[in-house]
Amino acid sequence: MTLQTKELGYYYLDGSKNRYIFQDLNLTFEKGVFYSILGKSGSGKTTLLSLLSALDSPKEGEILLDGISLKVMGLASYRRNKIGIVFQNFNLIPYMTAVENVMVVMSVTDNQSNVSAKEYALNLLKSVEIDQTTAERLVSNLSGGEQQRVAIARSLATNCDIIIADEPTGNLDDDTAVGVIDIFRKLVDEENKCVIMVTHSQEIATKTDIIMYLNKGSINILKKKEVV
Ligand SMILES: Nc1ncnc2c1ncn2[C@@H]1O[C@H](COP(=O)(O)OP(=O)(O)OP(=O)(O)O)[C@@H](O)[C@H]1O
Repeated sequence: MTLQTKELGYYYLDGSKNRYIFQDLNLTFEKGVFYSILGKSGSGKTTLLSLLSALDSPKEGEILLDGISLKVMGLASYRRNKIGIVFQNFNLIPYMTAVENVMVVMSVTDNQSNVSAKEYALNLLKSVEIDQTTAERLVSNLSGGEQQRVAIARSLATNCDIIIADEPTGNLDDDTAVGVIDIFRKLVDEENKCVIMVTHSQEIATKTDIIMYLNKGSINILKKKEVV
């Protein structure tokens, strides 16, 4: 799996002028690598993630998954089958249990499994250290760290290679944040996932393999791991 941006550009209309957030970004994301995106407030981190998650379309250039443009693949199909998204505010459905939250995504993805949807969801929850008793509780009664782990399990329901996370530890205390990052680390190292995470924390970024600094429309890349 290779996700690439080709001469990616995005601007917002500012009065009658286009105000560029970034231009000519050529980035590559691979399986088995944990990426963090850092940058000052307003540098365009969320804009970049919204393009990578096909919640918005590029103004210039394109995004390719294994050489196929997302436009050709279809943005909805890409979102439903190729990526999982984790948000800062968890965005779980509060009146449903943890396992039901995961099953909701399973009902719209093309991911087929031999076991029942519930069993599949429980296994995903177990992989993020949510046991069955906790899985049967309403998510509104779970702690922030537990809710974010449920959200990660939900992002895995599509059986995707890519997890896109926007400030996933932003609402968590330091210890809980480390627990969530450890889960991403395990998914990268043991399950060969690609995690692309925006964070404000330099310290959290040091736990990732490749740090991308977004600054004034361009990106500086710091590799901590040789990527083949
Ligand atoms: N819908 C919009 N219309 C016009 N300008 C926008 C819009 N959305 C974002 N912007 C501007 O684009 C720039 C980049 O925003 P973005 O949210 O991507 O930054 P960010 O790096 O994620 O910031 P933060 O760390 O504060 O979340 C900001 O200057 C923002 O004000």
